Amino acid sequence: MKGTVIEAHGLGMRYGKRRGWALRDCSLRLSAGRVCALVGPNGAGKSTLLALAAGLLRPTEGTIDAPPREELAYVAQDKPLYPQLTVGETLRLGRELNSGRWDAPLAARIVAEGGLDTGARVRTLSGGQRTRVALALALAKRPGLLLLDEPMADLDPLARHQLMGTLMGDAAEHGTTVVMSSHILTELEGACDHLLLVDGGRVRLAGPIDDVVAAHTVLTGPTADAADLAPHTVVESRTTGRQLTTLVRLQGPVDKTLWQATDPSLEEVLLSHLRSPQAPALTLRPATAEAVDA
Ligand SMILES: Nc1ncnc2c1ncn2[C@@H]1O[C@H](COP(=O)(O)OP(=O)(O)OP(=O)(O)O)[C@@H](O)[C@H]1O
Repeated sequence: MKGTVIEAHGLGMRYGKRRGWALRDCSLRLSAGRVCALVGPNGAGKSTLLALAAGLLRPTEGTIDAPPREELAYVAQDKPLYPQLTVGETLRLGRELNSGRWDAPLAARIVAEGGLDTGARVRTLSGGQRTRVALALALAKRPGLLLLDEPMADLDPLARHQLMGTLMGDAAEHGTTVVMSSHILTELEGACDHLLLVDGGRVRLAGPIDDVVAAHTVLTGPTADAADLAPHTVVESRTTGRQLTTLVRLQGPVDKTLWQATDPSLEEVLLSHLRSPQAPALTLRPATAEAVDA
């Protein structure tokens, strides 16, 4: 896995024989140092994928290779901590469980920046304050891979901005690979360089964010000329009167006399794919940016 931190082939997970697939046919590769946004609607399979990468779940089928437990940190959606411990005791436990790699000044800084009293018991903290303690534990472990399941969901905007800054600065400085799920696209857009869109347990889009967005074009033109789009991969089309607006992956030149082409935003690309579950998936490999429409 040289240079590759997570690699999955045909990964599938079902939580019981009578249940449907939470994740299916999932193949992906994430290179070292990438900061990956994991997006998708509720129930898409994001938490399942993160728990599989963390080694907390065993796949029903396929394989996933990720670093061993001591080299990764996983902050689950519910941020489990020991409620009866104080913040100081929690950090001490972190140091004892991670001897040799624990960054005590970093943990202390993250906690202090939130104005937390180290003598306060975890059970008396607010949801956002617990998140801060959980992130302090995860970062101070100095993991090679950081798996974060909706880490910022219960933080106020200022705390979110400040902790994202700490997180991203620290990850860049240490070359940490990060996979972060979130429903807040604006939060991810500035911070992440890689995208994984999961929907219905399947990977819909994967690759460097800039390349994934650049692979798409918005075309606006006369509805009557829709047949002209046949060679291209149409993700979503909408008609307003006689005008058609469509998000496509171009497979060659377009007739510029008929179609006006503009660049979509990341949000437009994601929303179009979510509204069109039948649209072909796209995986872009970073080295070649070679498109593989599936
Ligand atoms: N412990 C479990 N037992 C049974 N089914 C589960 C379990 N955890 C998840 N599932 C099911 O697996 C599917 C994927 O759930 P998952 O939690 O991975 O989605 P998600 O993308 O993280 O959703 P959200 O954005 O709401 O957190 C859902 O259909 C869910 O009901």
